[in-house]
Amino acid sequence: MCGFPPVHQVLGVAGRTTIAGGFLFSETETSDSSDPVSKGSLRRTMRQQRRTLSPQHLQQAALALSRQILQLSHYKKAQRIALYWPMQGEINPLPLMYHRLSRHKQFYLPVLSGSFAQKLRFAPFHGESRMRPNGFRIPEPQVAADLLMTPQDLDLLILPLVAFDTEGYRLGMGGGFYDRSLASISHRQHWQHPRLLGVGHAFQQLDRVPREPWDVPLSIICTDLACHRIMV
Ligand SMILES: Nc1nc2c(c(=O)[nH]1)N(C=O)[C@@H](CNc1ccc(C(=O)N[C@@H](CCC(=O)O)C(=O)O)cc1)CN2
Ligand SMILES: Nc1ncnc2c1ncn2[C@@H]1O[C@H](COP(=O)(O)OP(=O)(O)OP(=O)(O)O)[C@@H](O)[C@H]1O
Repeated sequence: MCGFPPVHQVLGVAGRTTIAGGFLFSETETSDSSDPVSKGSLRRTMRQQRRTLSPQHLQQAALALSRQILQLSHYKKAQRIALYWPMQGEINPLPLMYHRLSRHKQFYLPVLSGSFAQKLRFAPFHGESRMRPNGFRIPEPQVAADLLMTPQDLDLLILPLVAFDTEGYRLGMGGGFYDRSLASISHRQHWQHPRLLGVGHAFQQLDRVPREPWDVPLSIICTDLACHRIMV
């Protein structure tokens, strides 16, 4: 496993939750749709808040998130599902892999190494995968190039959120990786593959996230408290 904590440690066990979130933002930070300074400061504030969550809170939130997602028909139907390796207080989606409903599903993690034009590819991932750090020091599976999937190959793509709103707009880490990777399929009508499920802590919900022309809206958002289907 190349010095990374084993998956069961990343997963952790249920603990007592001590923080519920609830964070205030000024009008200018939430309503300005194009000012990059505003978007940047919003991202910093939300990331900072996320980093303060205790390990116990993160464990509890991870299990609560799994319970929400396991009820979704899109999850039950999906065979090929992309997760992500959580970092810096991101809500942890990995416990999903160990539920009995997931027994016949194939999971993937995003990889930057070996991807093209700053677009994500997705590598098969299981508890025994050999891992290596990417340029952001996020562990990714080390697999042959011919095993890498594009987003279109997947049924469900679970994305980490820095912030989100109930219309399906999201703020990510700011690399544009997910938006670039989805750009070529976002214009399609009757878009079925992959479904986009954004996940985050409940406190990451804002009234309105700044929007950009390239943003690809999510179809569902789940937090530790609830799932929201986005109406289009
Ligand atoms: N867990 C996880 N994996 C993911 C993403 C993510 O948001 N979360 N990504 C979603 O796109 C992609 C990676 N995108 C990323 C973009 C920026 C940074 C980041 O930490 N930037 C630091 C600078 C780090 C450095 O240069 O060393 C920063 O902005 O402070 C990390 C990942 C693919 N994998
Ligand atoms: N479809 C695209 N084509 C070209 N560049 C893009 C595209 N989507 C995003 N980008 C670039 O990525 C940069 C970051 O985009 P944005 O601020 O929306 O990131 P983000 O959605 O928070 O990050 P991520 O998608 O990695 O979670 C933008 O400045 C833009 O230049």
